[in-house]
Amino acid sequence: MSKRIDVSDLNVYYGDFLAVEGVTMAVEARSVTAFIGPSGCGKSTFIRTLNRLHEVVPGTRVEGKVLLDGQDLYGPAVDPVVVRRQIGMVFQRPNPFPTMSLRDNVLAGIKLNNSRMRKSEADDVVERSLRGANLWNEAKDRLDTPGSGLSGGQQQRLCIARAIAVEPDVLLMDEPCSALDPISTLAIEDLIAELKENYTIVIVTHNMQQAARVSDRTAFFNIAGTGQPGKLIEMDDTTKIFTNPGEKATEDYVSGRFG
Ligand SMILES: Nc1ncnc2c1ncn2[C@@H]1O[C@H](COP(=O)(O)OP(=O)(O)OP(=O)(O)O)[C@@H](O)[C@H]1O
Repeated sequence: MSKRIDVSDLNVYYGDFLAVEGVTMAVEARSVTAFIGPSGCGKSTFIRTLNRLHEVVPGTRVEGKVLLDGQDLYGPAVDPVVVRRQIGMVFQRPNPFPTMSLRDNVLAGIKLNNSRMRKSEADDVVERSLRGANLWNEAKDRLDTPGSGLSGGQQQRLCIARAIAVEPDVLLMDEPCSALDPISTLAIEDLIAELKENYTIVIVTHNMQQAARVSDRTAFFNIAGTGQPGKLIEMDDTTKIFTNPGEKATEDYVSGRFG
């Protein structure tokens, strides 16, 4: 079940340092939204606030609101672990559990969530998730071999399979292709296009072509200087951002004049 995200006036702090200031945006369900912007503008920090993953760093806090289909993710009764189940994340470096089998990697999130399931049910989840991540054909004959035995691109697809196994509403991807070769990158991009039918996807990327290829909407973040907070400069349809952005800073960035 794909859901929308509405962020209003979000500030993110590391201790006293205001890293991201005043972000308001809507992320539509069943769409791909790309976050772009120069290094240090707060893309990773901000994307982590969408599933409260920033909270694993002590001293972080947010002001403002993040709603998932209207539900306040920062409400007093909300368990961040449940939020992370609803909103999954894939990271820059593929991070499968290296000694765990492919099968157990896919099931890891489900086991963490304490769901008990029959073997046949687990087999179904493994197959559905690996098919969903376009890894089934390569993985089906080696489900009991360790995750570390896969190539980098396969490991990243395994991580995507692990993320979708718990049937999240949203999938966050923080530079998911930056450690991958061009062929594996294209495989992940194709996969993102397929996953969009069922999930809301947010992807941080430094690769302009990738943002243009995979996303429906693009959000450009910028930073005025070291020690300043990152800000959302503009968000619009990807074609508009890349052909006729509203702000000069966006145009300079997407045309490679800085950043
Ligand atoms: N754990 C942390 N503690 C303190 N400050 C941090 C921490 N992580 C990031 N920051 C700071 O927050 C700001 C935003 O960093 P962030 O990594 O979110 O930017 P980014 O746009 O994702 O950069 P990049 O494109 O280089 O990955 C930077 O000034 C960074 O130094």
